Amino acid sequence: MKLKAQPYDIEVGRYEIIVNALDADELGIHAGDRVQVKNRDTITAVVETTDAIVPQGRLGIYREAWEALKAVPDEVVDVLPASKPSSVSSIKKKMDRQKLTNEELHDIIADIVDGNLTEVELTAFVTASYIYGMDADEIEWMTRAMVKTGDQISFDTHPVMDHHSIGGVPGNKITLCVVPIIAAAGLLIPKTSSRAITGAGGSADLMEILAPVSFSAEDVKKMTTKVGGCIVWGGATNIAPADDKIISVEYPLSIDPKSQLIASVMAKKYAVGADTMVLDIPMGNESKIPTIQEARKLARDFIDLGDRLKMRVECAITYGGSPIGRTIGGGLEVREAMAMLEKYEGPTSFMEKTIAISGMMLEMGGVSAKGEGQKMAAEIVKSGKALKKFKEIIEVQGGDPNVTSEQVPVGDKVATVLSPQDGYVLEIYNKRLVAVCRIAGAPHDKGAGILIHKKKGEYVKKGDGLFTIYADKEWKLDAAIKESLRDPIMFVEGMILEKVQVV
Ligand SMILES: O=P(O)(O)OC[C@H]1O[C@H](OP(=O)(O)O)[C@H](O)[C@@H]1O
Ligand SMILES: Nc1ccnc(=O)[nH]1
Repeated sequence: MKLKAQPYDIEVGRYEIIVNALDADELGIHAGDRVQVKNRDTITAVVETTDAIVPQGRLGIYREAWEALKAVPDEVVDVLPASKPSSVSSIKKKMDRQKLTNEELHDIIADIVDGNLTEVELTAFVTASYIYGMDADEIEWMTRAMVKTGDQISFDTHPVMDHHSIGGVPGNKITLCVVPIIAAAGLLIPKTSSRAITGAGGSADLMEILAPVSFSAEDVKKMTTKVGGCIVWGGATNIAPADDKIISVEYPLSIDPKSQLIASVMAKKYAVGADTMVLDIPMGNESKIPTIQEARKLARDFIDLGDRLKMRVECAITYGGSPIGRTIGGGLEVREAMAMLEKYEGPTSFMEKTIAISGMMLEMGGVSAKGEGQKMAAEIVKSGKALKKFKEIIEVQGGDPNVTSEQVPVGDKVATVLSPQDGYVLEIYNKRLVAVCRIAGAPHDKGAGILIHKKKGEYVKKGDGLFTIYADKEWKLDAAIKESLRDPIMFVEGMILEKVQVV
């Protein structure tokens, strides 16, 4: 069918066109189908249909497709129905609970990277993986495909260290301290992080408050060679580029299927040439891994995949039942992390975890004797070497190395929620805490988050502050307060959670 081209200068992340419903009927196509669009070039594009926006006889063409066709307004193009990519059948195969082959997984990942799948198809893949899982072969193939479809770097010096958390525990800002500790010990650590997935701020979101985090793979290599380490956003590097696209559909659903989680982490590590890593598995109620049995199983899965990729992996199963430290979200977390490097002080949960994981890495990296790693890590912080290294990392990434923890901005709209009675804090609900932070603006608004005044087991008096919500915008603060009152974040002994009464 011949239609007149009309540009829609909107970026949609894939080749996409919009066609009037009457023309779509005649072509026998529906929204989500594919068509071939031909002028001097030919592309395959995803179809959107409309009753009104595009009149009959015309073809709306979004930015990416417009640029690929080098089209001019009103030129006549040929539109023909086309079949869906074969990876859509492979996704259906996973929905039918079947094992995928190496080639099928490679094609799915390549189509994700090239923008050949619609959001519905990508979501179906992630959801099917969430429900039915993948075996060790599938996870290895998917990891390798994620590596192959992006850039890779390697270093001349070894070991190349890495650390990663599977996430799922609020306030887990330890990366900001672990990386400088390891680099200050003379080891290489090219750290790529993702942004928040199920939480209120991923390490990439936090580091971005201090310095840019979007770099090419080559930049990651240069910066690491120069100062020993960096903390960058994996999504910008073209390192495992499928990862961020997969995360884009996981984030709204707040899910992180185990197969994708393992591949997401390991592909990023493998692609930067890391050969020695410690994986943090926060375990506990309301975290990604609720039981010790599941945590051990996941640890084995990571170690096995490490073996297949010839990487040395050790796992730390950590307590994820309550937030790490007292801050959740953006600037608040950065302040807590920097204060630890500046003064070697902070909440025990945060200090101990940072030092323990750093200690494991120093021992694995061969710069500390067995059993001495933690002492060495603490020494590196106390002596100011970790802070100095962190400033070098901030500087090499283009941030201001002179910034201090107190200068890091936090939201100026604040509200403190008070305890309704005397008693001990018996529970902090991680998911509600994250939900309130997100409503307050995190991770987008860097000043948004929560400062916890009383943690699990601490005694409060009626009227004492339980936690303070920070926001950059008044209306977001109001919404966050409402949410925190509707569905309490903390449970103080003797509190009534809900009254169910006959009226
Ligand atoms: O949002 P949730 O799912 O909690 O976790 C995601 C976070 O966990 C990992 O942390 P790190 O980079 O190892 O510090 C990721 O990179 C990301 O920053
Ligand atoms: N799915 C993921 C969880 C944690 N970190 C990641 O990079 N990816």
